[in-house]
Amino acid sequence: MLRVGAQRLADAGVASARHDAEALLAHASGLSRTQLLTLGAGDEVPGAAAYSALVEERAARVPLQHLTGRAWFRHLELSVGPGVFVPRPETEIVAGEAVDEALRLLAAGRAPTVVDLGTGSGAIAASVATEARGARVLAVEKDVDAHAWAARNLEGTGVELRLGDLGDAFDDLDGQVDVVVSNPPYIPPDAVPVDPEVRDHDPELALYGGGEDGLDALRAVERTARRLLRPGGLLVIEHADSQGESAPAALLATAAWRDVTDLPDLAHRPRYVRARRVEGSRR
Ligand SMILES: C[S@@+](CC[C@H](N)C(=O)[O-])C[C@H]1O[C@@H](n2cnc3c(N)ncnc32)[C@H](O)[C@@H]1O
Repeated sequence: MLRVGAQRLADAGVASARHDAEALLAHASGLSRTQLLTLGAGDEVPGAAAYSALVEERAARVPLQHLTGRAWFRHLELSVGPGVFVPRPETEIVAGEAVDEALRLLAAGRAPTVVDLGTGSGAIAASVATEARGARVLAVEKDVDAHAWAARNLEGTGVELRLGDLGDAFDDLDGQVDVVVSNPPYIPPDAVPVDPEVRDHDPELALYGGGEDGLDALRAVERTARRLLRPGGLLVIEHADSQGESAPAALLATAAWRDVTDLPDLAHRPRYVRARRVEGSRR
């Protein structure tokens, strides 16, 4: 059963065919993946018909996470589905920067304020709130559908979620924020993703950053962070692996930032820029 499903997915061009077949069978049967692997040849598996239907949907390149309704991010299991960006492993390291800074400030005796701009499923905000307890965490999302997913995932975390545009968000917090973190849309207009899972299922507002270089959203994040952060406050922004020079350059175009550093993901590709707010500069 697993072998047939995995072959069907491999034939449809799914790179992680065996993994996805196991995840779908676990989802359809209600059994754990360990239980599935220890089943004998003659053992009956519950949910066989549902599994076949899910394999067909996955073969049509519906994202695995939309079929199971779940995505894992750092220590969290999040609810996801149509209308929200599926959180990616490379963003875990970006969230980790915000968590580490919040923990550092907590250890120094301050309760930090952390803001997540364009929160999507709420992955980054939920990570900071659950891993750095005592921090005040706020998040904003413009898309109504994504906001609803975030509301679901952030329930009980204490995160203050708002519906709105990251460009003018949190004007009640100007100069009072310790960390601004964001994984904004950043794909340039001429770089339409090849994978149908991304191209056809992630919301457009989550993908395309605007401007010829795809960095308009990042520049909006930079302007908001400039307004929100206290002197010395930390800014962390994810970008595409092709933007390892242009993303830091967008920060260096103003006098507002020091210690501008571009950093790689676990696959050693340029992935995010980190900087600290300079004292006094409004530009
Ligand atoms: C690449 S997704 C990242 C979502 C989530 N932070 C994550 O890392 O999984 C970008 C998110 O920013 C939201 N977004 C795009 N433009 C926005 C804007 N102007 N104001 C607020 N949110 C915006 C999108 O709807 C989407 O949820």
